[in-house]
Amino acid sequence: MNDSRDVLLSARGLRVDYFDQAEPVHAVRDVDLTLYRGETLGIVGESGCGKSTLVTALTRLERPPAVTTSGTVDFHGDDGPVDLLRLGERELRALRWERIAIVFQSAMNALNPVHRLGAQFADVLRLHRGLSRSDAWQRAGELLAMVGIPADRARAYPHELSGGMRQRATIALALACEPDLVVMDEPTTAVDVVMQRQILRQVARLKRELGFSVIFITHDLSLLIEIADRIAVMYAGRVVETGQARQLYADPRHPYTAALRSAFPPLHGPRREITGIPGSPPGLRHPPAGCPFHPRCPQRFDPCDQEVPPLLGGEGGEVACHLHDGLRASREPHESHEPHEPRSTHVTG
Ligand SMILES: Nc1ncnc2c1ncn2[C@@H]1O[C@H](COP(=O)(O)OP(=O)(O)OP(=O)(O)O)[C@@H](O)[C@H]1O
Repeated sequence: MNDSRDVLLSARGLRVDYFDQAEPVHAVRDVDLTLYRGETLGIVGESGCGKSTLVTALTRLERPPAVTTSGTVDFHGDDGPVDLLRLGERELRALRWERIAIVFQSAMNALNPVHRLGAQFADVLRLHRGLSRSDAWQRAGELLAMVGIPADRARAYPHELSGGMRQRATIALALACEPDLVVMDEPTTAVDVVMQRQILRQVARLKRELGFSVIFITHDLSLLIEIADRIAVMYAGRVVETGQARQLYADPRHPYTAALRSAFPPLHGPRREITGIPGSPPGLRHPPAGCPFHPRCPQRFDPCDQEVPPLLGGEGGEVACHLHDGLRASREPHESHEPHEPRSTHVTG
C-alpha cells in the first residue's frame, strides 16, 4: 500500500484561470491530486475539461494568458519537498528533463524538423548530463533502441521517420536523463490503434525497468485500463472521482465516470453497447452553479444545482457527487451529523 513516504508529487487547492477577456476562464478548480512513486496516474475527461491546463500548471509550463492563481504543487525530490509554484525559472530548468519530462500530443512539437534526431538527443545529454559529443550520440542510439528504433536512425531527420517512430523517439528523448516523472499528454492520439498498443506496452515495460512515475492524459477511459494504476476523472476543471484503475472502471461511482465508460469501447473483453454522453461540457467562463455535471446528469436531485459536492473519500478512492454525501460522515467524525438515509437517485427534469 502506498503511504506518505512514497509521494512524488502532490497538488493542493490548485486553480488556474485564463485571463484572456474581462471574464476569465476557470480552467482548473480546487484540484487536489497525489502521485505516488513508480505509479501511472491517468487523468481522463472530455475535451475542454482542463486536463492539459492542469498538467502544464503541475509542471510550470503554463503560458499567458494562463495564470495559476492559488495552490501548491510539492515535488518530493531527494532533498525533501519543494513547491514548484515558488521556484524561479533557473531552479525549474534544473528540474526539467532531469526530474520531470514531458511528452506532448504531437511529436512535431518536441522534435526540431531541421536537426537530426541524434543531435537533439545529444543537445539534451550534453547540457544536462555533461556527456561528450561522441558519448552523447552513442547514448542517443541506445535510447532509440530502447523504444525499438534501430540505433542508426539517430542520423535521420524527424520527417524521415513514420509517425509512430517519431512519437516513440519523443518518449526516448523524455527518458534521456532518467527523470522521476514523465508526463504524457495524449501521446498516442496521432498514431493508429496498433501503434498505440505498441507504445503503451513499451511505456509500461520501460516504467517497470527504469522505475519512473507517469501522469498520462487521455479522453479515452478504456485506454487507461491498459496502462494506469490509478485514475483521476476531470470534469469542468475539477477532479470528480479518483480510484484504483480497475476498481474505478468496474464500479464507477460518479455518474460522469459511468457515462465516460459507456462512451468508449473496452480494448479487451466482451463488446458492449456504446452510448455517447448527451450534451457537452459547460463553458468554463461561466460554469453552472452546483455540480458542474448536473445539467447532463441522469441522477441529479435537489442539491445538485446549488452546492458543489466536495471530493470525499480516502486513499482507496474519492468522489465528488451528492449521491455519495454519506462519505462526509466518515471524513469528519468529530462533527455532528444527522444519520444519513441512503439517498434515492431520482431523476428530475
Ligand atoms: N489559451 C487559452 N485561452 C483561453 N482559454 C483557454 C486557452 N486554452 C485553453 N482554454 C480553455 O480552458 C479550458 C480547459 O482547456 P484544456 O485544453 O486544458 O482542456 P483539455 O481537457 O486538455 O482538452 P483537450 O483534450 O481538448 O486538450 C477550456 O474551456 C478551454 O477552452
